[in-house]
Amino acid sequence: MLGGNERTDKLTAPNMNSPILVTGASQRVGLALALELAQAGHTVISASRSLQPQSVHPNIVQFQADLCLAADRQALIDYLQGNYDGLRAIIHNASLWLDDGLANLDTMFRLHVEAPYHLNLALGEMLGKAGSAGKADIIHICDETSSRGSKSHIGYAATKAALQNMVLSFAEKYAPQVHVNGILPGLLILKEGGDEAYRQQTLKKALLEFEPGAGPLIETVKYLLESQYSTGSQVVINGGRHLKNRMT
Ligand SMILES: NC(=O)C1=CN([C@@H]2O[C@H](COP(=O)(O)OP(=O)(O)OC[C@H]3O[C@@H](n4cnc5c(N)ncnc54)[C@H](OP(=O)(O)O)[C@@H]3O)[C@@H](O)[C@H]2O)C=CC1
Ligand SMILES: Nc1nc2c(c(=O)[nH]1)N=C([C@H](O)[C@@H](O)CO)CN2
Repeated sequence: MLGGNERTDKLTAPNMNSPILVTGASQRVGLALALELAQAGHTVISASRSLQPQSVHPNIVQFQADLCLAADRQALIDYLQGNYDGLRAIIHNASLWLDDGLANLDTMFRLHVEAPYHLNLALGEMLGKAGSAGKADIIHICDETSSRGSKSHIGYAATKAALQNMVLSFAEKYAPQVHVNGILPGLLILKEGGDEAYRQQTLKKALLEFEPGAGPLIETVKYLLESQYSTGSQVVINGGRHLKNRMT
C-alpha cells in the first residue's frame, strides 16, 4: 500500500507511454489545457479537425479527426492502440455550441454523446494499463446548463446533459481503476466577435462578474487527475450563476 507523498507522486508522475488524450485541443480552452499538461511532462494526444500549423509543444502529438465520424474515431483508436502501452486519461473537451435545429442537434449528439461513448468503450482496456500512475481518469467537459437547461440552446444543453449522465454510468462501469468525473463550467471564454452589450449581459449572469478564461477548468482537471477519492462527481465552476437573481 503506497503511503503519503509517494502515492501522490506516483499518481501525478507523467508516464510517457501512457499519454493523455484531449479532444478539441486546437484552440481556446482545450489548447490551453493541452499546453499545461504538456508543460507538466505528460504526452498529450490532441484530436481535432484542424491542426496547429506547427506543433505548439514537443509533448503534444496532433491527430486530425472529425469525431462526429465513426471512421475517424476508429482511426484514432487504432493509432493509440498501435503506438502506446496505455492511456493515463481521456478528457472529452471537443464541442460545438450550435444554435437549435435538427441538423445541429444531430451534429452535437454525435460530438457530445456518440464520440465520448464510443471512445470510452473502445479505450477502457488501455485506461486500465495506465502504468505507474496507479489509476486512470476520464473527464467529461459538460456545461452548467446540462442540469438547468437553456431556452436559447436547447439541443446543446440536452446533449451536454447526456454527456453528464454518462459520467455516472462509466464511473460505475470502470471503478476502481478508472475514475470518471464531469466538469460543469459556466462562462469561461466568450466567443470572439461578440459585442460589448452581450459581454456585459453575460458577465452579469453570475455573482462573480468576470470572464475567467481557461484557468478554472485547468485547475479542476489537475485536481481530478491527482484525486484518489473522486469518481462519479460533477464539479461546477460557474461563478455562482445558479444563485444570481433567485426569486427569494
Ligand atoms: N467557452 C465557454 O465559456 C464555455 C465552454 N464550455 C465547454 O468547455 C469546452 C471548451 O470550450 P471552448 O474552448 O470555448 O470550445 P471551442 O468551441 O472554442 O472549441 C471546441 C474545440 O472542439 C473541437 N471540435 C469541434 N468540432 C469537432 C469535431 N467534429 N471533431 C473534433 N473536434 C472538434 C474544435 O476544434 P476543430 O474545429 O479544429 O475541430 C475546438 O478545438 C467545451 O466542451 C465547451 O462546451 C462550457 C461552458 C462555457
Ligand atoms: N463548444 C463551446 N461551448 C460553449 C461555448 C463555446 O464558445 N464553445 N461558449 C459558451 C458561452 O460562453 C456561455 O457559457 C456563456 O454565454 C457555452 N458553451
